[in-house]
Amino acid sequence: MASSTQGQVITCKAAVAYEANKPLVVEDVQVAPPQAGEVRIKILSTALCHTDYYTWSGKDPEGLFPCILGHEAAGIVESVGEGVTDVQPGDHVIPCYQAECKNCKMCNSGKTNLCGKVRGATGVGVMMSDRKSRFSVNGKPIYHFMGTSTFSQYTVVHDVSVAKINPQAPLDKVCLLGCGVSTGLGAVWNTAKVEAGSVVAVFGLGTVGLAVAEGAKSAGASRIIGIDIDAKKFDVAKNFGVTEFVNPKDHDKPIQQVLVDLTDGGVDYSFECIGNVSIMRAALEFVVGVAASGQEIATRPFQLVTGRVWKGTAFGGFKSRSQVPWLVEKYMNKEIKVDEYITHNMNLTDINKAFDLLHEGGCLRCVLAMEH
Ligand SMILES: NC(=O)C1=CN([C@@H]2O[C@H](COP(=O)(O)OP(=O)(O)OC[C@H]3O[C@@H](n4cnc5c(N)ncnc54)[C@H](O)[C@@H]3O)[C@@H](O)[C@H]2O)C=CC1
Ligand SMILES: N[C@@H](CCC(=O)N[C@@H](CSC=O)C(=O)NCC(=O)O)C(=O)O
Ligand SMILES: [Zn+2]
Ligand SMILES: [Zn+2]
Repeated sequence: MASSTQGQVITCKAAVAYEANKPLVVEDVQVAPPQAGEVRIKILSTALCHTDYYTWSGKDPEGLFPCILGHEAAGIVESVGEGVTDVQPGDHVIPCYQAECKNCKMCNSGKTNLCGKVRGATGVGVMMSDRKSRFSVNGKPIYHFMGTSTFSQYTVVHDVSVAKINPQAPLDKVCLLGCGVSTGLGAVWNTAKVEAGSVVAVFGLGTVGLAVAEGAKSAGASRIIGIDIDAKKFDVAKNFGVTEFVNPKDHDKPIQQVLVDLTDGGVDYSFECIGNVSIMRAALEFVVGVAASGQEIATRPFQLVTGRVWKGTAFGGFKSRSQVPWLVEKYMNKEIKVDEYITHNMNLTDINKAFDLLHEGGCLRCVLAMEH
C-alpha cells in the first residue's frame, strides 16, 4: 500500500557528522524520494559499531564529511523507486552495507560475498543513478555512508542493499544482524571454516570477537582462548563460549609466545577482532578487524612458507540479501544469540553519549530507538 509520504521529500531527524572527532549534530534533514532502483526505509532501531567510530575518528580513507553514519539497523520500507520488485512498502528489512545484486561478476563467481554493482557509489557517499546524495540540510548535500546511513529516521539505499526479513522479528534486536554478530559468526563458519576439536584464539572480546567465540563453540572448538586488555570483558565472555582468558597486560612476553606456551605450540585458528595491525601480525592466520588508513601489516615469509594463512573477511563472508533473512530465522529459533550483545538502549538524541560508551568496557552494543 502506498504511504502518504511517497514521492515527497521527508524532513526528519538525523545525526549529522560535520567533521571528524566533533560531536554529531541531531537535527532536521531532508530525505529525497527514492529514484529508480532505490528504497526509502523508515529506520526503527540502529546500533553503533566500532567501524562507525573508525570513520568518525577521521582515520578511514573513505570517510567523507559531512555525512550520516550508521550501518547496523532495521526498519520498514516507506516507499520504493521505479523498477524495485523485491521489496514493497511495509516490508520489514535490514539495510546491508555489503550489497548482493545476484547478477554481477563477483556475485556469480561463487568465490566471494563482495558485490561490485554499487560499491563505486557507496564508497564515495552517493547513489549510483545520478552520483548524488538523497540527504540535505537546507539545500546542502550530506554524504551517505557505507550505502546505509542508518543514523537517520529515514534513509535511502540501493535495492541490492536491502534484506527482507520475517515481520515477526523484533527490529530492536535483529538490527545487530546488520553487522557485528553476523561478521563474527560468518568469520568462523564461512571464512575460516573452523572444524570440531580446533583450538581457537580470539583477540578482542567486543561484539565481533564474542560472536566469533559463539560461532567457534557451535562449530565444536575444543578450546576458545579470549585475549583482551579489558578484564571486564572476561566474565561476560564465558557466556559466549570462551573457555580461557589472557590479558596481555599480565605478561612481559610477547602475546604470541604466551599463546604458544599455553597451547603446546600454537592454536589452529586465531581471529583478530580489534583493528590493530600489530595484533594482526600476532594473530597471523586470520583478520577481522578494520585497521586505520596508512597502516600496513608485515611478517616474515617463513610464517607463510610453513603453511600459515592470513585471511580477511567482510561481513563474515555472508551473502547479504540471501543470508541475513536466514540469520534472522536462526535467531527466532533461538539457535544464535542476539539479545545478549545488547548492553545499552538509548534514544537517537543521545547518540554522542552512545559513542562515548563504545570506549567503556561494559558496552558491547548500544541500540538507539529512532524516536518517530
Ligand atoms: N570485517 C568486517 O566485516 C567487520 C569488521 N569490524 C571491525 O572489527 C573490529 C571489532 O569491532 P567491535 O567488536 O565492534 O569493536 P569493540 O570496540 O566493541 O571491541 C574491540 C575489543 O578489543 C579490545 N582491545 C583493544 N585493544 C586491544 C589489544 N591491544 N589487545 C587485546 N584486546 C584489545 C577492546 O578492549 C574491546 O573489547 C573493529 O576493528 C571493527 O571496525 C566490525 C564489523 C565488521
Ligand atoms: N573504508 C575502510 C574499510 C572499511 C571496511 O573494511 N569495511 C568492512 C566492513 S566493516 C563493518 O563494520 C567491509 O566489509 N569492507 C568491504 C567493503 O566492500 O567495504 C577503509 O577504506 O579502510
Ligand atoms: Zn560494523
Ligand atoms: Zn553483485
